This record gives sequence, C-alpha cells and structure tokens, in this order.
Amino acid sequence: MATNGAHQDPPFTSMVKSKFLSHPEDLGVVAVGFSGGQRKAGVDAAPSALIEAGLLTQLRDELGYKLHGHDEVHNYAALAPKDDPDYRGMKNPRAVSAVTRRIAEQVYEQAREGRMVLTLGGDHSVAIGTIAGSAKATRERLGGREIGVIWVDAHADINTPEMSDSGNIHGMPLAFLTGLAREDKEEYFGWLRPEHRLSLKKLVYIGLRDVDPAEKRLLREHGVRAFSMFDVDRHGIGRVVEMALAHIGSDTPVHLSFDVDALDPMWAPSTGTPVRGGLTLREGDYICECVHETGSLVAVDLVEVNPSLAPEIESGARETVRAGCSLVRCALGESLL
Ligand SMILES: NC(=[NH2+])NCCC[C@H](N)C(=O)O
Ligand SMILES: [Mn+2]
Ligand SMILES: [Mn+2]
Repeated sequence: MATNGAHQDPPFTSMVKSKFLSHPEDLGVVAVGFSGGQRKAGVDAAPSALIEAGLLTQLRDELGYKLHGHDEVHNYAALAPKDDPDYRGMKNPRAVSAVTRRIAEQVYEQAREGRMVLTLGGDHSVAIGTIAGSAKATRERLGGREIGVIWVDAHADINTPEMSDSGNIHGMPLAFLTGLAREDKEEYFGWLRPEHRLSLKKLVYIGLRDVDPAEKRLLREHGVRAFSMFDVDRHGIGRVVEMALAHIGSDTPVHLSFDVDALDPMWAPSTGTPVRGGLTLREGDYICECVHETGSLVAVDLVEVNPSLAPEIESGARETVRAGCSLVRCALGESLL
C-alpha cells in the first residue's frame, strides 16, 4: 500500500512474456492525423477521437504501459508540398511519400529502443511508414531478422499504381512495402530501401472480402497466404487465426496492421470504404488477443476510423471509436485473465 500521496505506477499486467522486445512495458505511440491516402476528410481526426475516448489512459492506468511520444497528434502539414500532381496515377503522391517517410522515422525511433509501438491512423497509407520503420528497427535490433505482418482488412491494399482504379494510395501500401511497386525517385517512395521491406512470404491476411481482380491475380501468382471471410465462415475464426500464426511462425516478430473496415459495418460503420459481411467485433478482438498471446508482437496499427462518416447511424462514430479502442486493448494484452 502507498504510504504517501506520491503517484504509484500501476503494475504492467500482461502475463505474456515478450519474445522480441527488451522493454515490453514501454509503449511508443505515434498518433497520425493524416488522410492523404484517400479522398474522404475526417480520418485524420481518428487519433484525437480515440484518445478522447480514453484509449491511452486505459493503456496506462489499466494495462500499466509507460507511454512515450503520446503528447502530440502529428498533422504533418509542414510536409505537404505546394504542388502535388498525380504521378503514375497516384493521388497526392508527394504528400503521402513525405508523410510516410516521417512516420517510418518516428516508428523506428520508438522501435529501436525495444519498445512496443502503437500507431493510430490515419488512412491505411500510413502503414507504408509504420511497417518500414518496424522492419528496419527489427533488422537492426535482432541481427537482420525479418518481421511478419498480419494484415486484417476487408481489402488487400496491394495495388501497384498501374493496377489501381482509384489512384488512392491507401489501396497500395503492400505493393510498395513488398517491392512489387518500385520507384527510384525519392519524392515518390524511392526512399524505401531494402531494410524497410517486407517479404511476401511473411505477409498474411485475415478478413478479405473486397479484393480487386488484378490484386487477386497478384496474390495467386505470388502464393500470398490469405484468409478471406469465406475461410472464416468455413473454418471458424479460431482455426483461421491458428493457421495464420502458423504461417508466420513462432520465431518471427509480428507487426499487426488492423484496418477497422475488417469489422462488419454493424460494429464499425464510420470508415471510408465499408464492406458488408465482415468480422464481428468479438472476432476482431479475438484475432488481437491471439496475436498478443504469441508474445511475438512488436507493433500495432489501427487505421481507417473516420468519425465524420456514417452520421446517419445513431452513435455510429462513437461505436466505431469504441470498437477501435477495444481492438487495441486486446492486442496489447487486456483480455487475458
Ligand atoms: N485501406 C483501405 N480501406 N483500402 C481500400 C482500397 C480499395 C480499392 N482496392 C482501391 O485500391 O482503391
Ligand atoms: Mn480496408
Ligand atoms: Mn486497409
């Protein structure tokens, strides 16, 4: 019992031993107020909404994390170029490239300390930065070791610029990260180097149900492991997560990139590209719990919460934000007794 009025840090409650972090109770937070990877305003307000809903307080006071870098929601306005014409069909290419480059540095700075890193997006283009940063830090800290990525999403987000119908870069992050899309010019993702990259063999999807025809071809061609909603229905979420984790292997540091649109719009209506027939909130939480339970987790992204969408649904934004908070708490160890 505390004998004076001094603040006592709550105990770090995760009972899972982290395999790859030297300071698993330290949490680097990168709050990204950025929406340039797609065309609907509002997704940049997600970090503030999640924080106002109490997410970081819960992580600190209930789960016992020591937070770092959480004082600021970054808006990256200073990085936006005055002139940003389409390039290879991409919308806002210079802005997204400059911002994700900065995010990569921010994630890297946290990750190289051996901390868990939580990124609150923002649209899914931010994952170009988060995965680049954690891939680089992991290679440096752990003798060249590669990360695995679990990408939970309704979409595959692996369009090359030339394949994309929309030109929205939030549909392309995995093409750039895996090297399927290449570009030499620094200002158009040419800053991505081998140390930032992800191997297609170390990528696994859960929740897919709206994959563009050219993306399907590409996934098939490269034998990318993917569990669609069809697989969730056929095998159940328990077996799907087991197979996804088996594909990554127990000796690989894991980066979890969770697009809230993987959830059914019933639980997460406030998102830019909702698709019916998605995961229940409980299935989403379960994925996060299982990933935490591996002890392999090194970084988590939560993206595509857009509090200004679906206002026609009673408390839609509040429910989406709540769902997002729940997913993050589960990934960071809440639900295990
Ligand atoms: N992160 C997302 N919500 N991505 C949606 C991508 C939709 C579509 N495949 C596109 O390329 O535009
Ligand atoms: Mn999506
Ligand atoms: Mn996505």
